[in-house]
Amino acid sequence: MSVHIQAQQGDIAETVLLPGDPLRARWIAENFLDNAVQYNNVRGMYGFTGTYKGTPISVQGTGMGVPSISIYAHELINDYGVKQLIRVGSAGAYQKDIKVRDIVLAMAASTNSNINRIHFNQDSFAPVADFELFTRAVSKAGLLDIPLKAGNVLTSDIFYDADPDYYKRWAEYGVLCVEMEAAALYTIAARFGVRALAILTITDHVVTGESIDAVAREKSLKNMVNLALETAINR
Ligand SMILES: O=P(O)(O)O[C@H]1O[C@H](CO)[C@@H](O)[C@H]1O
Ligand SMILES: O=c1cc[nH]c(=O)[nH]1
Repeated sequence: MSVHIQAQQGDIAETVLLPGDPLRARWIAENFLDNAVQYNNVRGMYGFTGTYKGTPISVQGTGMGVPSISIYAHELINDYGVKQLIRVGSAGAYQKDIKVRDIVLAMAASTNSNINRIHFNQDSFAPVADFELFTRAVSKAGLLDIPLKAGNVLTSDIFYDADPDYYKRWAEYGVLCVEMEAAALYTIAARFGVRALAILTITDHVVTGESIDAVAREKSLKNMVNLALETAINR
C-alpha cells in the first residue's frame, strides 16, 4: 500500500487511465473493462483493474489540479510499476473552431502552475506527450473514425478566473483548450522515464459559454475512452 492508494503489488496494471473524476473512473470500469475489481477507495479516489480485449488495464481517479494528479502519478509509477499513463479528462475550448464534445490530444501542455518553476530553479520545462503514445492515438482515431484536434493545451491552476479575458493571450498563441493536470502528468512521466498522454473531451466553451452538465461529464465521454483503450493495447 502507498500513502494514497490501498493496493497490493500486482493489483495495478502497467497501463492506467486517469480521469480527474473518481466517478468517471467507476463508470469506465463498469462499462468498458471486463472483470473489473476495485483496488482503491482511499479518500474516495476510486481505482479499478480489469481487462480490455484481454489486456490488463487499470483506471484511477486523480482528483483535480496539479498537486492531486502529481501524487497519484508519482505513487502509480514508483510504488506500483506503472509504465503508461493516459489521462482521460474534460477541457474548456479556447478556439472558435473547436466544438463541445470534440476530442483534443495534448501534444504539449503549457502551464501557469509554479511547480515546474520551483523544480527547475525558475527555468521553463516544456512538458510534452510521449511520441509513441501520441502517434498510436492518432492512428487509432483514424481507424475508429474519431475526428481529432491536437496541439498545445493550457494546464491551469485556476478554474474560475477573475479575468474573463485571461484566455485570450493563450488563444492568440494557438493553445487549443484549458484543463488542470496534463503538464504535471507529462513532467512526472519524463522524470521517471515512462509514457504519458492526455486525451481530452471539450465539455465547456470558454469563448461561446456553451457547456455540458455534470452527469454527461461523468458518463458520456465514450469516444475518448474507446480511443484511450485502443491506444493503450496497441493491437
Ligand atoms: O474532467 P477532469 O478529468 O477532472 O478534468 C477537468 O475537469 C476538472 C475541472 O472541472 C479539472 O480536473 C480539469 O482538468
Ligand atoms: O479545466 C477545465 C475543465 C473543463 N472545462 C474548463 O473550462 N476548464
